[in-house]
Amino acid sequence: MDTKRIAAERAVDYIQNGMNVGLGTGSTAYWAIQKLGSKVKEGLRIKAIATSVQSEELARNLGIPLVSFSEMNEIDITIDGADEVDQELNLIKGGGGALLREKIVAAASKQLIVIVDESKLVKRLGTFPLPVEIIPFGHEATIKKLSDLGCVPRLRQVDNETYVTDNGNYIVDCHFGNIEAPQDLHNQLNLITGVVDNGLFVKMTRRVVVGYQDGEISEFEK
Ligand SMILES: O=C[C@H](O)[C@H](O)[C@H](O)COP(=O)(O)O
Repeated sequence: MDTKRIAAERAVDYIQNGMNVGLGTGSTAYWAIQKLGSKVKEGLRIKAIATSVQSEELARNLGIPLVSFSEMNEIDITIDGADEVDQELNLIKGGGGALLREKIVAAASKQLIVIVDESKLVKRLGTFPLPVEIIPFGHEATIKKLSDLGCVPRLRQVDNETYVTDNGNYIVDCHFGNIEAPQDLHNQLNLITGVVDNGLFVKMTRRVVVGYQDGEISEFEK
């Protein structure tokens, strides 16, 4: 059973004619963008804004009309994946490195709908290392400040190269273990000079759509 796909396709049912839609990033958001592409071909009229270069290219190839922030007032619904979802619908995001654009788009949206398979549901956030986007200049000093907050930080590498985000920054994956107070940690991280933003999405999610192995789908709302 493609648990990511069933959750993604269910979430697309919330998209209506005339909406401005935020397109998430990752292997789950991929299915939502595919489904939106089919619906656009069938006549659905939407305008979309993407959270990564990767999602933008996918949407363009599928014929989904893309706009920039200057061309729209507000985003009606953003559909995006997550790496962890807790019982308050707080999230860890950024496993694919897109957290900053994802947070900008989510913050500009009336509703954030998160799509996950059941493996992403957790009691408490923090088993998944928290991605933190930092400025390359002086990154060694910024990483030291991150470790002072009690985590084990790792500068993200891909194919033996330092990973660079769509915004030209680095990602540090911070292993905190249990995150007891997501809002406090979020605030502490973003106070560090050199940190651009972090993958904690606190009180931003309206609805989570979960796909299960047995083909069931459940939805949680805030
Ligand atoms: O940076 C990537 C995003 O936050 C993704 O939405 C997140 O990592 C989940 O990705 P996936 O749906 O591939 O598990």
